[in-house]
Amino acid sequence: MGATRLVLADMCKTYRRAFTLGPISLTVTEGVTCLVGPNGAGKSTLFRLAAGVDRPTSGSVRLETDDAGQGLGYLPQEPQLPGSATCEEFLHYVAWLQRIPRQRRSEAVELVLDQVGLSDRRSSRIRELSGGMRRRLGIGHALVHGPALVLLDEPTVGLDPKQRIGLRQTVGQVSQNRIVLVATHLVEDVRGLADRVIVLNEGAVVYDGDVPGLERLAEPDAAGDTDLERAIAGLMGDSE
Ligand SMILES: Nc1ncnc2c1ncn2[C@@H]1O[C@H](COP(=O)(O)OP(=O)(O)OP(=O)(O)O)[C@@H](O)[C@H]1O
Repeated sequence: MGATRLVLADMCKTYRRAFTLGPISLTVTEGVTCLVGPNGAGKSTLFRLAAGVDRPTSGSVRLETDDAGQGLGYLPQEPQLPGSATCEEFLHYVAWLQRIPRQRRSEAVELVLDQVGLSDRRSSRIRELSGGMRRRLGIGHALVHGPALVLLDEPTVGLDPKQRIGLRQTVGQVSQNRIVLVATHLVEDVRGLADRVIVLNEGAVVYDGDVPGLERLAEPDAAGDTDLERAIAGLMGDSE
């Protein structure tokens, strides 16, 4: 897979003058970028724009990739998975939905089962899986067609600490050679996952950089358990 970039150029999205996201100009490259911000900051709006299901009011959003037809993968916050299907059956069905030719479907399913660490659970019914495995299968669902851009909405919510660690490892592995955008409220996800962090507050980008750079913004005597938490809370201003 070649170099992929998501390019936002002077992009604005306004909802009936009540809320404006932007203007934002930035380029997201391969790896994991975490999108952090309080409720209403504009994370879902940015996801919709990145996915192309919504259009900016002004400026542009472009996915540039060398690979034709790679498209998009999306893990919603509450993925609906058919409990009585096995992992393998479900992924085969997704591969069919994604119009992967019949002769390539088994190979695509094998690859994804391996990527999300479910090869040995291929014959398990989905309702028998743990919450963490189900979430990994949800990521698998987003990956079957080999998308250049993957959007994960709160992927670790509701998981126990061990499951969260497993899921972060999976996300890290699948982010090679593609852009993974993760919307999250969880500071631990940012530390464990992010190559890059974009903090949004009231529709504006208030930080864009790496985790150590964000930690350095922490006010030593501010409330919070870690520098990362103090830094993010500090960027939220009075809105929290
Ligand atoms: N279709 C819409 N029409 C009008 N306003 C909208 C629409 N979608 C979102 N908004 C408003 O835009 C703002 C940003 O919403 P958005 O859902 O992007 O925030 P968020 O950061 O994803 O929040 P959360 O963490 O709660 O999901 C909110 O004030 C919301 O009410």
